[in-house]
Amino acid sequence: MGIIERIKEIEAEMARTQKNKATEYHLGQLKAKIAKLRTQLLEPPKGSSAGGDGFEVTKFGHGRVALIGFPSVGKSTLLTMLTGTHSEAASYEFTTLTCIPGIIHYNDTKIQLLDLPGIIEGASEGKGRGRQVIAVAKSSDLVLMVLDASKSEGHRQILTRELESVGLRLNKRPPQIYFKKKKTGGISFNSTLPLTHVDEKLCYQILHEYKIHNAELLFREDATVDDLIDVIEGNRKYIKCVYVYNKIDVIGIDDVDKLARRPNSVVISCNLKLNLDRLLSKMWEEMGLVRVYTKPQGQQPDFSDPVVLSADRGGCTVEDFCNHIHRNLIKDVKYVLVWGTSARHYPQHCGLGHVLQDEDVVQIVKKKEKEEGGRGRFKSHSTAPARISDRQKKAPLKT
Ligand SMILES: Nc1nc2c(ncn2[C@@H]2O[C@H](COP(=O)(O)OP(=O)(O)OP(=O)(O)O)[C@@H](O)[C@H]2O)c(=O)[nH]1
Ligand SMILES: [K+]
Ligand SMILES: [Mg+2]
Repeated sequence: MGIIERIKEIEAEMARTQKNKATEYHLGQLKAKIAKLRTQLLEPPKGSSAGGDGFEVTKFGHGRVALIGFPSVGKSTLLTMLTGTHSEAASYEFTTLTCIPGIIHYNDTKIQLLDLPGIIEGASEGKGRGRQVIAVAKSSDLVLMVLDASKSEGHRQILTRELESVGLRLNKRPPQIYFKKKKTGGISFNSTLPLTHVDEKLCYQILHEYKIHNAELLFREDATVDDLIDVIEGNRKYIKCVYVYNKIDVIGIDDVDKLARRPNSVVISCNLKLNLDRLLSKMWEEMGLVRVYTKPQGQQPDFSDPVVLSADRGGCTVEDFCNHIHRNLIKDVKYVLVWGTSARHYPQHCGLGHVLQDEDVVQIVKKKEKEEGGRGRFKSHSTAPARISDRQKKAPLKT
């Protein structure tokens, strides 16, 4: 029997089993069995090269966003509108057969947007080009799940399930469970709060299913069996997702209103060019990019050329900023001066661990410069960069 058939069989058994206290352990075990099989399914078949069919697009820019959705929801139309790169759009399904990259220029950053073939139910098991599409989704910093506003809400659930079954977790943070395999000593089980979804016996059983007999397990939140399995599997990818309801030109205003109020959702119409600005600003918000401007001593910063940092990709500390400029810079840095929302006062002297925020201005003071600079340095530093005025003065200063 193939892996997919075995998953189906276990799913059928789970569906037959009544959920109650007595069956809880058994159901937990079945969930772990499915998770193990799904992980097996993700391993590339022997002899095949990963990617290699036009899907491997080189990463470019400060972040990557993938368009995921059913066929003909308007993904290609949207790519063309937002990036100017033409991607064939038509009324028939599966118009797009490969991955087509475009670039969005936004807030002086470049964001790579990827158009992809439509996916359907069963994609995660290899239907259509589902597996390749999902692999691209996994490599991105944000998923835009494009939905047809006039179609059933079920599509969103189907797609979420497809993505979840290959280890993607949308708009979730990793479970607060500390888990470490050990060589000896049995299982140590602890929690910092009362647990309502799992108990010690259930956790032992799940670990047993994974043939883990020595480990440290500490629950820092009231997690579920699924959370525990995610932590043990260790290969989950936590990605933000914005739900984009396209084609609102064909539905009534009341329905538009309902969709627009859903969490993490933006309603648009490519045909009428409606709300695309809102989509871009939402995308920007969710990506959490941090633009930092370098101010040479005695000069204004170049506000068109930021260093772009991200908490998810490499971090946002002064140290990350320095490493971004040059690998060897860090050893010469004495401290930095910071203007902007992360600073308590302008300019603030900050060390390497200081966390920068979007639109901060940074001046690096090098070790030898200080020796040469003497008294003069405060005078030149105190000239605040011109652009600080508007947005940053409005932003609340941290105390
Ligand atoms: N009414 C309406 N139609 C739209 C809108 N956006 C796109 N369409 C139409 O929807 C159809 C499908 O658009 P595509 O951009 O090819 O959709 P896709 O998601 O890329 O489709 P596949 O590549 O086949 O998965 C086309 O006929 C578009 O003209 C919109 O905002 N309103
Ligand atoms: K299409
Ligand atoms: Mg398309």
